[in-house]
Amino acid sequence: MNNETLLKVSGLSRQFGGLMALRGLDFQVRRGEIVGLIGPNGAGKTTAFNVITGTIPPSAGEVHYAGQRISGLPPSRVVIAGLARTFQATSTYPKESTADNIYRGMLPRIRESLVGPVTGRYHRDLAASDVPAEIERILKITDLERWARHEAGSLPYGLQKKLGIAVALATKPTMLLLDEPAAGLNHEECNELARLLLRLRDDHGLTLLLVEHHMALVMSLCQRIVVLVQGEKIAEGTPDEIRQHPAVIEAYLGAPDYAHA
Ligand SMILES: Nc1ncnc2c1ncn2[C@@H]1O[C@H](COP(=O)(O)OP(=O)(O)OP(=O)(O)O)[C@@H](O)[C@H]1O
Repeated sequence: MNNETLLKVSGLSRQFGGLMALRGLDFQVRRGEIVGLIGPNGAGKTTAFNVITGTIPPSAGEVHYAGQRISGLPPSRVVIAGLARTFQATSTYPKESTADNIYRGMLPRIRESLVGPVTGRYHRDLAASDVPAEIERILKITDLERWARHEAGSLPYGLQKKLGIAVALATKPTMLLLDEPAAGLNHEECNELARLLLRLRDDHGLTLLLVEHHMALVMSLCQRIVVLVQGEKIAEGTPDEIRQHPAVIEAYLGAPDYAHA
């Protein structure tokens, strides 16, 4: 990890009618960090992801990525800037194979792709002849090689979630936003996920921002944690600082998975 700020979220707010889902959120993620974004249900975590990735516009505030202002850009441009995300629910094409789903994630990178006009907007770093090797590379990173030809919808749930990560990786991001990657996973799948995320950071240089309710995972993986309650940041710090933070303890009082983390 170095000290370069990769993601800078400044005064980010989002209103839905009368509800302030995010209120002036400020935080930064440095290159090479794994940062957790936690908070009780309805705290605004997914809204924060949606605004950062351009799925919905902010009501106020800005997001900068690698020095570039990305707030206001559509999701396709945010991905090109290097920021990819995964979704809470599995979001792959169930009738297509694992490899074809990965290929879809890769499409905007392919030079002289027949899909859409060549506008020069994309970083077309892949020649069509290099696509099979790139799919193999992603399958290998995510340990999905033996599932390459299986229909995505036929994979066990844990592998479908992993495929969601593989599709995001196919865009060649420098940062990955993961929305509840451990939800629905059993103990062994969860350990495997933790190993994958550490490999992504250590061997592939990725920076990770993680929304997750699985506190043991968050506490063991993240260098820093940002805590949201009702749209507002109530604390930020190392796992040890967060565990002992009075406002966090109060917000989570009675939440059994936090108490046992
Ligand atoms: N499109 C929307 N329209 C209206 N209200 C919304 C919309 N999206 C989110 N909200 C509201 O904003 C608040 C924050 O929701 P959000 O999904 O961001 O929370 P969260 O922290 O991700 O919760 P969870 O942990 O349950 O996923 C909630 O009160 C939610 O009902």
